[in-house]
Amino acid sequence: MSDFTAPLPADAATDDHVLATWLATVAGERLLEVRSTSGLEGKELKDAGDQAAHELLMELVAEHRPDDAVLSEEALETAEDKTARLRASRVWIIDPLDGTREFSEVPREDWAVHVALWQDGDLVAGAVAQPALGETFNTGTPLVVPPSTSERIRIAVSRSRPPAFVEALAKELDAELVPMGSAGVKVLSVARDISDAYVHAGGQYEWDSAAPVAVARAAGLFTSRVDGSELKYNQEDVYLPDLIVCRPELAERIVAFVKAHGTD
Ligand SMILES: Nc1ncnc2c1ncn2[C@@H]1O[C@H](COP(=O)(O)O)[C@@H](OP(=O)(O)O)[C@H]1O
Ligand SMILES: [Mg+2]
Repeated sequence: MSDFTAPLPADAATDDHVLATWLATVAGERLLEVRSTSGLEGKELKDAGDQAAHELLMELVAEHRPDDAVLSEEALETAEDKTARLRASRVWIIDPLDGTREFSEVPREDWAVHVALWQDGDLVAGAVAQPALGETFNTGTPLVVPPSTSERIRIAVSRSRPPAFVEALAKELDAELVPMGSAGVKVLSVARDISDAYVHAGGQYEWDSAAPVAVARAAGLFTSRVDGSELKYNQEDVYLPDLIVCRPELAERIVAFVKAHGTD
């Protein structure tokens, strides 16, 4: 494929960070094109975006890493696919369009493309493109998290379905809530000093958090399940309903609050 604005870097052949970054970037370009030229709206625009980014990413991963398995939000996984994925040493975990709702609300910027690589038990590379910003955050060039510029703690939450327990947590920490779309955008908001923590429970899948968590870890942020346990990827059941991503100094208080009060 040669019709991308972002050319394929030569070292993408051997460097998974570089390939992840390029994949997320070109899928983001494709989404911007669908958004601006398809003439579609609402559900049709969401479906067209999901499909276009998914098909492109499946094709490009098959071309550039033909021996690896893929877990994508938009792929229907057969029993055979699952067996192969669980036996594979390398699995690309992909959300072709995260924040689908916000993608369809032009000109919102809070939607993303997630591309992560899991290898032998852990996330080893990842990239989160925020195409409307022209940025792809990645594990190859880790973000340097600046000191917080806010006196009050800021907690990123879903703008369409903020979990009730996060409102209680905010009260406890005297924090403010910062609503936005997309799990990737919320995770990156912590690294970019737009928020200080992203705390979620109640439902999500591995593809919603894999790439953002890889990028957050590379930037030195704390990541875990809400009970403080490890986030595990490439599991048989890919439902991964909760997570915390925060500045390391906030982790203990957030985990302690959830342990004491739960998430219901
Ligand atoms: N309770 C829930 N159950 C399942 N998925 C959820 C969820 N809450 C959030 N998500 C998923 O997490 C992503 C971010 O959601 P939000 O913007 O509300 O925080 C969305 O991904 P998609 O856009 O890829 O579907 C959404 O589907
Ligand atoms: Mg998602």
